Amino acid sequence: MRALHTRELVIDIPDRADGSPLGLTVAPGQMWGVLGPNGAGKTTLLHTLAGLRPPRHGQVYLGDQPLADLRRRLVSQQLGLVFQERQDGFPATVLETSLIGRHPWLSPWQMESGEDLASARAALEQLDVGHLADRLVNTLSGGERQRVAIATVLTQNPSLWLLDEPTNHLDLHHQVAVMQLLKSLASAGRAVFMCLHDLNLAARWCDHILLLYPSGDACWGPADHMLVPEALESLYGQKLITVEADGAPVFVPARSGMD
Ligand SMILES: Nc1ncnc2c1ncn2[C@@H]1O[C@H](COP(=O)(O)OP(=O)(O)OP(=O)(O)O)[C@@H](O)[C@H]1O
Repeated sequence: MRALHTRELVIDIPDRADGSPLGLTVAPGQMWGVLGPNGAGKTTLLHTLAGLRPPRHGQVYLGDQPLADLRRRLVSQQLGLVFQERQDGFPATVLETSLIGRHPWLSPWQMESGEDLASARAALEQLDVGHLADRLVNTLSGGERQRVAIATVLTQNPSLWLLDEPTNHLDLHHQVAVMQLLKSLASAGRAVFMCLHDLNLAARWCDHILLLYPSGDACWGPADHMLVPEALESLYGQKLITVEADGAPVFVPARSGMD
């Protein structure tokens, strides 16, 4: 079974060569991390996988259907997005924002039920922002806002999660809590595909890794095949020191760059 796959996919980054076409298969139960330096195209890839921008070449499939052929409502029931941009201009409370996650499941003009409200509240509690339910989202701190965005997708309950740096703005404890939550969703049969800047979160939590190079080249596979110091040093142009801790490799940037 495939939650998402791509065939000969080339993302459209202006003035960049095609690089390696992506033939990814993201299966239920998997947790993918996308790693690459600034400007490598991680966000562009996520937007392309979500159908928010067209690929230069190739196709994205949700399940076995081309994403471009699916009605947006069906896509929004299956695909949850946690992206960097937030539209907080509209003065919504935290609870109203979390309830937006139920909208793909309601018919037009149908009011949210008590059950919808209960799942929105439960998601906020799970992300440790239940006490902020009545606050306006534009008054939240960066980390609180990030947790509300994740709670909104939890309320939506999609089979595939696409996340752009989900631990952005989070303190250490909440980084671990969010990664643990995503892992438990994957263990329950969801598929998780996310961009990360933190190599060590990827090493500890992800079972599959995609390395994206600024040239457009890419390689992907099981995490233990991908998280090789030489490959990561060449990806970031940064010398690394590798140690082992708590059953996972830990990569520390050396004071020097690359010789
Ligand atoms: N509309 C655009 N016009 C020109 N270049 C663009 C446009 N959108 C994105 N780019 C370029 O495409 C490249 C990839 O951008 P993207 O945001 O996908 O990178 P990223 O890997 O997510 O980077 P970061 O780690 O900094 O978030 C960048 O060099 C960016 O400047």
